[in-house]
Amino acid sequence: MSNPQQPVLTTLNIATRQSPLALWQAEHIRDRLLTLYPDMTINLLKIVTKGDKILDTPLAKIGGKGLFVKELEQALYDKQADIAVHSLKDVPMQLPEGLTLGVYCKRASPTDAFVSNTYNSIDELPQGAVVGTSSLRRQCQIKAYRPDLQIKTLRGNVGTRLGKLDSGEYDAIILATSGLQRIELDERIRGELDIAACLPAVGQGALAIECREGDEEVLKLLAPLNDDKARIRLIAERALNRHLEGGCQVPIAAYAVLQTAEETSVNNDNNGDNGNNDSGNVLWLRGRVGQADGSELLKADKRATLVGTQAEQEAQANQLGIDVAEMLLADGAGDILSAIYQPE
Ligand SMILES: NCc1[nH]cc(CCC(=O)O)c1CC(=O)O
Repeated sequence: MSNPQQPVLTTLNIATRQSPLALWQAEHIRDRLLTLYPDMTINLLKIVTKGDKILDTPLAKIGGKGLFVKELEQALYDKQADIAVHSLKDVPMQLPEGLTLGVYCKRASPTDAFVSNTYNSIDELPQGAVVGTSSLRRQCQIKAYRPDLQIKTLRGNVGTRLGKLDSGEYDAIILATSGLQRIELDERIRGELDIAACLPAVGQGALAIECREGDEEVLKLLAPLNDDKARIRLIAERALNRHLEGGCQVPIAAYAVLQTAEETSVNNDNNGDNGNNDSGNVLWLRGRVGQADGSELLKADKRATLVGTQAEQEAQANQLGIDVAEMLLADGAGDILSAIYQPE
């Protein structure tokens, strides 16, 4: 309940991780808010998360969801912070009680980037070359495409990973295009993986802002940063992942685009948002689940024509995510995923 006697918000505290990418993201949101509200005081509360501390273990093995967000969420509960800025990709599908994603920002590039000091693309890699990634999603799709390649674990923040490439431990590494672009390391990108060859992670390339549910003052303040079209696409992808009971460290890929009716007949791979407000009414969602060794890669996709208000279209997007997840489950995704969750 907002109390008319209360002063309007003059200070906002943003919880963020401390990696250069996380700081860029938090500063980006701070700067956008300052453009809208020049008189506001906005502080960054820098927090170290469990995922930042455990650097020697593949994430899928550490277990537990929300490794990169839990401590930030605690700061929201404690009211040390009013909002937390996240890469949506790192945000668990089920939010803890009392917290909400108040904003889905307009999406940057969703693709994965091929980074190497020697080769220009996966196709150029010699037989048996070593590729660095700890993402099971990247691993299963790369192995399905090129079974001869060796996948070697690669953890740490983006700078650490590039350092390991430069020290010669890998022939190439795979990173999110958007992450490299944000911290101005895009000159390291030798090429972007084709979306159809390596379908992105749920939410890849999008920033999201988490805040307390019912914190109307903060929600109102944030509203201009929200992108309705991105929101519809991201809700579909997250619903797919949620229905598969996946987190962000699983071999699940999902990518949704809004198309015009004409585009649906030619099946083209655009950047996902045709930018036209009236006609992008068909939501196309693709999903994949794979075995880490690439021996099996399940694929499913479906389109839905969205109608009605934004809230109604979001509900339809959510249902599309569930439908595509059901298609994957019918093909055996449940067995693949439960094997991943089994401790060794
Ligand atoms: N897993 C860590 C992480 N979380 C978000 C990004 C990149 C930015 C994004 O996807 O929005 C990255 C790095 C990467 O995957 O290369």
